[in-house]
Amino acid sequence: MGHSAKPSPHRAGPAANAADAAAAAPAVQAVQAVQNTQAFEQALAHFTPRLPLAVAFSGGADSTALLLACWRRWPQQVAAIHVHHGLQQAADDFASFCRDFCAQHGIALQIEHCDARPGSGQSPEDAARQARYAALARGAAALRLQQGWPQQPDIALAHHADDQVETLLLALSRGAGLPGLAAMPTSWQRQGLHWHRPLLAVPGAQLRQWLQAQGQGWVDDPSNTDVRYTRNRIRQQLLPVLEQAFPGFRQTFARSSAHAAQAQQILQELAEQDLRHMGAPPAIGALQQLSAARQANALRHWLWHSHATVASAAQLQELQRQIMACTTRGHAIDLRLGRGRVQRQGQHLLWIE
Ligand SMILES: Nc1ncnc2c1ncn2[C@@H]1O[C@H](COP(=O)(O)OP(=O)(O)OP(=O)(O)O)[C@@H](O)[C@H]1O
Repeated sequence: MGHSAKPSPHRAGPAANAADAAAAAPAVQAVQAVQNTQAFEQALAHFTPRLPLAVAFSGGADSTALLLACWRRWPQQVAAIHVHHGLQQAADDFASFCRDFCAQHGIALQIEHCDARPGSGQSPEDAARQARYAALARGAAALRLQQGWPQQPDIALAHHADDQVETLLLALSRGAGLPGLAAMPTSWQRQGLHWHRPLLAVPGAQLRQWLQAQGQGWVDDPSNTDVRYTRNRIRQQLLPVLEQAFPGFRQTFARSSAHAAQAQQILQELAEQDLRHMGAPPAIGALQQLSAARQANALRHWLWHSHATVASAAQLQELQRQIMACTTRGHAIDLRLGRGRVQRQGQHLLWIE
């Protein structure tokens, strides 16, 4: 959640969100409310994290719904972490909403401050995301100490189906490969922490309806409607049109992402196998034995997993051209790539930062 503008509190009650409730007749609304509750509750029923659990709580509708539902399901074993994006004054208002909500329900809350200023060449969104994830990890460690838990809590984020579609469309607009088309994973582990996104199949409007049905308010972030951000343009301008053309697009797009994620998993396993066979750094002769697509897959994997760098499509193509042309002892390879260079050293490739 960007905190650049003054947040607006969303009052509780079924009539609070006029946009979501639209102009539907009361009977239709009642049927929708039942269906919507089912969709959300189904997602929750399938959610089986290790306990204790910490919910990443921004104060927005989605994470308020997730926190409330998780706390009801596992009372005493659920806490919240709020990341205070210290730079904007509005951040205080989000934090105080979170404080009040947690005090009211007796939920332990850890507030972590973070500095989300972008480094050089980094987008503000990226900087905010990275700082937030690092702050959430610190929050989990702090909660463990504070609560005397035997292990760090798992962390749940409230990204939902609309967020997933936006991520997929952004990836398509950048010409991303399978890792991008796979969009956001439902769960992953990093540095001993288990992360979850249990709501990826639940449309955002349904989450808000569930929350309203509970009589629970939340805080709206006005920067979410700022159409200078691509994500907001997708949400406001593109999704309504998609809804008309393909009413089931959230489910079908999510299915495509799941297929892409599965295919990407296989590619990753293949690259690991190939690199085990070739040695590290990879042997040029062994690379030459692979098909062009398999060679590109192995190179991408080597560059990212060993050197945390990504080659552009043009750089990778040039590297592959040089590898295939490397047929004599004296043939040199030297190419700027990602944040460094790739050179030939004897029979192998060499990465230099
Ligand atoms: N400041 C924050 N503190 C803790 N968690 C956050 C914060 N901002 C975002 N998150 C987590 O990341 C998820 C996705 O963030 P995003 O910015 O897309 O949503 P949001 O606009 O904050 O709204 P919401 O809380 O309704 O999801 C949130 O649902 C929440 O779980």
